[in-house]
Parts: sequence; structure tokens; C-alpha cells
Amino acid sequence: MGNGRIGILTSGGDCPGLNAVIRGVVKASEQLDYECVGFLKGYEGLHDPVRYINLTCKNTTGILNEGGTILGSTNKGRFAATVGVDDRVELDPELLAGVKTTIDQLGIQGLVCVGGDGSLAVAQQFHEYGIPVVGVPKTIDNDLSATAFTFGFDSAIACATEALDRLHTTAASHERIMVLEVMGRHAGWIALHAGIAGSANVILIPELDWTYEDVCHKILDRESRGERFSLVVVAEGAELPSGGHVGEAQAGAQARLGGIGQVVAAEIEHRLHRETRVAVLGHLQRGGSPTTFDRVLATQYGAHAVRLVVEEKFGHMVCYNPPEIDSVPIMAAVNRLRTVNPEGSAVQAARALGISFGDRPVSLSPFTSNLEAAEQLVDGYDAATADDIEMDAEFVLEMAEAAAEEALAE
Ligand SMILES: Nc1ncnc2c1ncn2[C@@H]1O[C@H](COP(=O)(O)OP(=O)(O)OP(=O)(O)O)[C@@H](O)[C@H]1O
Ligand SMILES: O=P(O)(O)OC[C@H]1O[C@](O)(CO)[C@@H](O)[C@@H]1O
Ligand SMILES: [Mg+2]
Repeated sequence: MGNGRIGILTSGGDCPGLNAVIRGVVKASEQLDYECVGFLKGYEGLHDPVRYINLTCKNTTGILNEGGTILGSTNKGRFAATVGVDDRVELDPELLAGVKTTIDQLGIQGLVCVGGDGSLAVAQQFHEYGIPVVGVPKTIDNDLSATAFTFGFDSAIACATEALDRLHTTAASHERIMVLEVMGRHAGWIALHAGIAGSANVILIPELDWTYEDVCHKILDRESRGERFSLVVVAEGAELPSGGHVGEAQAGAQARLGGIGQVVAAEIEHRLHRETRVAVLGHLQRGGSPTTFDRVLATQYGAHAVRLVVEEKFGHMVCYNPPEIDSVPIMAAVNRLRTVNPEGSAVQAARALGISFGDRPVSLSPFTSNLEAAEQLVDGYDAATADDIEMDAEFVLEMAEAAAEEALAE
């Protein structure tokens, strides 16, 4: 059996690039004369019943650009180590003992666990129990600490950006407001990056409190300049102005988020009396072929994970510390979600372009005469429906007056 055996499993929500990591691990292992074993359906294949396949360069050929994972994955089952942000649930000691027996009996020298925050929290408990593990950071949500990027994120934002490009043309043709709901759990990375790349007008993320007034304000401001359509991106985990998230609680697992797009679209339509439509991107963001960036990142992660096993750097996770691939203790990456910095450069750049986060009134464009914009804004406001419109006539007028005063002062 050459130098020994390396195990690998893919756990949690799938994402593009998982197969690229598997291939990277297998190829790098064979180069060093190690055999590879792939456990099926995440951690579940490690015990009762043990389910695995032998992986070789030959039987993994052609998978680099395939979405999904040839090993299968799950985000439910017996290995729930976290059920929410900053939560720790101890794994059953009998389960841990069973996994240790599997690893010992198969002669696995190191187990490569490819997963997000929850799955790596499991890997950390394996490590504490004496099971030799190394981690690889995966998730479309990009919410893992200690790495600049997880693989899967770039593919997800490519998908969301394409969706925005498509929504753009139909929104413009029909002069509608389009709301796109994207994934990301409690982090706004997908919404932020896709929103910037897909030229959204409003981006709503969990990290910033927002109001319907400010969202509608932005839409009206665009209308005042003759832009009679708007694109709103909302992260599934964004908190409603009234508090709380939209989704369903699940027993023994993280809440399933989703549905906020519909809520936001309905409220905008109600307040502005403008045709508003919603698109929910859902699992399209997790499927399909990885982008070039994700292929390169995932391949490097796979190769580097093998190196960690060979060097017996157990309890570590590979990470991207641009421009290099590096490693950190798994503990540094889990139980502390990496969320968007509201003062960070991406948010600042978006604001500089006039993208609204729904958290403050828009300032009128420096490129339009303020007076002209203010007049248009008042004209554009349909007084006939004022009684119906819960969005404040007063607010619009106040803004118009302030702008007019400013313009006169110039
Ligand atoms: N075998 C399992 N049994 C129970 N729970 C599991 C199992 N595998 C993964 N999970 C849970 O599924 C969830 C998702 O896993 P993970 O964090 O690795 O993926 P993710 O892509 O980041 O997705 P998420 O945003 O749902 O966390 C976590 O809460 C994790 O604990
Ligand atoms: O596949 P499921 O169980 O619906 O999980 C969806 C969740 O998984 C992710 O796609 C990846 O973590 C999240 O963005 C989303 O909230
Ligand atoms: Mg996660």
C-alpha cells in the first residue's frame, strides 16, 4: 500500500469545486505513493455502516469541472456539531469511538474533511478525540473565518451576477422593480459581491439594519432621474425592519432561511404602487461547474491538504492568505462566522457608486442639478395615490426641499 492511506469526505451543503478538491487530493496523494479512500455522504459513511470507495487518478478522471460531489454530502444526520451561530453541540462519544475504529482499521493516516463552519466544527471534535484530521474550507456563503475565500463562493456569485444581468434587461423593458433573493445564510457576501458585479441599485444584507423607507427612497430617486426600473438584491438572512428572519425552524438542524424576497417585493409594491417581481435563485447557486477561480483554489486546497497530512499537521485547515495557500488551526475558523464589514472597502465602494443598503436616505446625484432632481422628484410623486401610499409623502417632500435649498445655496 505504498506510504499509506489518506481518507477524504465532503460534508454540509454541496458547492461547485468539491470534485476539484477530491481530484486534487487523489492526484497529490498518488504522486507521493499514498492510496486514497473516499467516505460516502459526509461523515455518515465513517460509521455504522461504514461506506467508502477507493479513489484513484483513473476513477476520478474528468471530475475537475463537474458540479456536486462524487462522494455525496449531507447537512443532516448524526454528526450535528453546531445548530446555530456560536453554538456547540458535543458529538456522541460512542459515535466518536466508532469513527476512530474505522480510521484505525482502514489504516487511514489522515482524514481530509471538506466542509463549512458546521462540518469543520465536527472535524475539530474529531481532532480533540485523537482522530487525525485536516480541514478544507468549503461553502458558497464565504462565512468562514481565517481564510480570505472558501471555494464555491466565486461560482455562486457568478451565478447570481448572471441572474442580475438577465433581470436587468427585463426590468428595464417593463419598467419594473425586480427583487432577487440570494443565499448566504447569516452573511451578506453573496448579495454584496453579486450586487456590485450585477449593478444592483439596492443591496440588503444581514450586517446592516435597513428600512423600507430608505429602500423606496432610492427607487424614487432613480425615477426622478428617469430610471424607471430598479434591481434590489436581498440576502436570505437579512433581518426584517420589524425584526426576525424569514424561514422555517428545523428540528436538530439550522433554520432553513428563505422567503424574504417575496416579503420585500410585496412591501415595495404596496408602498410605491409600482409593479414589482421577485426571483429566488436558491440552489442554482450551488449547482453547476466551478468557475476558473474556484477550480484553481479547490485544486490548491486539495494538494495542500495532502501536504498537511504528510507533515502530520493535524487539527489544521488549509486557508487562502493571498497570494499564498497557508494553514491555520481549525479552531480559528469555526464558531465565529466571518460576516461583511459594514465599514469595509466593498461596502464603501458600493456606496460611492450610489448603491443603497437601505440604511440611510440617498443623497442626490452630484451629476444632476439638485434643483432639477428635486423638482422631478416632486413631479414624479403621484399625489393622487398619496392616501394609499404608506411611504411618506412627507419624507419625499422633505428630501426635495432640502435638495432645493442646497441647490439655491450653491
Ligand atoms: N452528518 C451530519 N449530521 C448532522 N448535521 C450535519 C452533518 N453534516 C453536516 N451537518 C450540518 O450541516 C450544516 C451545514 O454544514 P456546513 O457548515 O459544513 O456547510 P455549509 O455549506 O457551510 O452550509 P451551512 O450554511 O448550512 O452551514 C452544519 O450545521 C453542519 O453541522
Ligand atoms: O440545501 P439546504 O439544506 O436547503 O441548505 C441551504 C443553505 O445552505 C447554503 O446553501 C450553504 O451553506 C446556505 O446558503 C443556505 O442557507
Ligand atoms: Mg455554513
